[in-house]
Amino acid sequence: MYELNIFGFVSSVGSASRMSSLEEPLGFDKLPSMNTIDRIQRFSSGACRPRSDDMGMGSCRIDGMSWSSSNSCSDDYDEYTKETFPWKRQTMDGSPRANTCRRACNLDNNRIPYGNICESSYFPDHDELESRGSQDFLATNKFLKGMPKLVKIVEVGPRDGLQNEKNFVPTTIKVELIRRLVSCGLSVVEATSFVSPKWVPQLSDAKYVMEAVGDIEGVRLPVLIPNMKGFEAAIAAGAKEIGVFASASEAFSKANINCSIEESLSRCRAVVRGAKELSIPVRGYVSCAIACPDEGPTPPSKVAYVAKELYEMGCFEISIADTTGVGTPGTVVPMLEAVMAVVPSEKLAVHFHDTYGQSLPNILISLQMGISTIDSSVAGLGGCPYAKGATGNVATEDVVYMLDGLGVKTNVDLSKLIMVGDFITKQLGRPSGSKTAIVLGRAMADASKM
Ligand SMILES: CC(C)(COP(=O)([O-])OP(=O)([O-])OC[C@H]1O[C@@H](n2cnc3c(N)ncnc32)[C@H](O)[C@@H]1OP(=O)([O-])[O-])[C@@H](O)C(=O)NCCC(=O)NCCSC(=O)C[C@@](C)(O)CC(=O)[O-]
Repeated sequence: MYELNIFGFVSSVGSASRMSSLEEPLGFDKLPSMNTIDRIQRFSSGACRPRSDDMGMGSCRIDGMSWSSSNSCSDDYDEYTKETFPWKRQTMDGSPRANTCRRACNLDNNRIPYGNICESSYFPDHDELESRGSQDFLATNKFLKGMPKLVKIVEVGPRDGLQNEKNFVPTTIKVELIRRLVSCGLSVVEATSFVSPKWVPQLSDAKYVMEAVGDIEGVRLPVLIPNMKGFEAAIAAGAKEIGVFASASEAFSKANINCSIEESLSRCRAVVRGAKELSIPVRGYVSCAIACPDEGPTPPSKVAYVAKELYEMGCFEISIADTTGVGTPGTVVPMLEAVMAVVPSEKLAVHFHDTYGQSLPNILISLQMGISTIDSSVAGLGGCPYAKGATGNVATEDVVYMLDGLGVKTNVDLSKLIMVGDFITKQLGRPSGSKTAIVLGRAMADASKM
């Protein structure tokens, strides 16, 4: 069955009601009876990566039954994994953590807890993944060849995540959120924006936020600005890096910043000139890279044009944003191909909103195309006040979980990140938008009671 979606495009409906048959192979029916170790082992991406002693991709034993993240136990599948994941047959890894996992996976009815499950040792460790040959895996696997080994995550929660919140979030909470995000190992945290307080009242305390985070070292805290007025205010408040934004859609440009695309590009040019004089790095965003709420699909050539303009005026990195979150790999690939023809992939970032749950496949395909910078927001917070119906950004926890599972480095501590998501969602009085945080957060809470 199909109906017109919020952006006027045709989409299928009704699949949610047919979920139960899809849930079964994943074993969600067993979840309430599983203990914490089972759940952590079952749902942490590192634990379910292929292991040398696995019989199939990510096999684990639970309640005397084996299960597989592949949803298949067939011989055909085993043959496939042998060919596709040759390193899974390597010599058994004897590291203490691997042994812990194996024991926890094979305990059957005789389980005991191993230490504090809230320790990050229960989450994938990149050194361990590397020692298992995951880097070789990325380099040689026919589907993953060309994937970056290290991904930079640009956390946009304090800015994009909060800008659409109706109730004012106290400045102290915003500052605490930034501090906690930094403590997770994130190297870039977009802190706030210096825009008109009439347009985005939530971030009207930008000056105070920046003053309060001025002592944080070893991390980049860029701020978003739309014009010279914002630039001057940001510099006065101590900003050391900025972001400018333009849209690939005329209608969205008008709605978001009250000017045409060309006018916005000339405002960006003025800001970049001012920033160069102060040696301030400038990032550029291109909004509505897939579609506009009013205009519908955006031609890839238009996205490429705006990206090229931002790059040529001196932006060190261009973040390509699916503002409405309607993209799928089917639309993202041609759009990125057009952009990559004019801006080198190493200068690009992708910024997906998760309106249709397509962010992770879109990120995966972007990585496969050679992009290694991903924007995301803790707990999947976010949305643009001027893109009605669009939901939050892809959740940082889900991105880190996927990358951990692939053996791609992020240097982000997933367990700490889940706790930060818990902190901010409690402040906002809403559940997390991250599936990873919901599952692992619940397991961590259970474990802390043990
Ligand atoms: C661009 C404007 C200012 C034009 O707004 P305007 O009303 O056309 O501009 P104006 O020059 O007439 O100014 C109106 C008032 O705002 C003041 N003003 C003017 N500029 C500033 C400033 N920088 N900081 C503080 N105040 C400012 C200015 O002084 C004046 O105050 P008044 O005299 O009426 O008291 C406005 O449209 C605006 O602030 N828009 C920002 C909207 C916004 O923040 N949207 C969300 C961010 S973009 C986004 O989310 C997309 C992205 C990046 O995340 C990627 C994606 O997902 O697509």
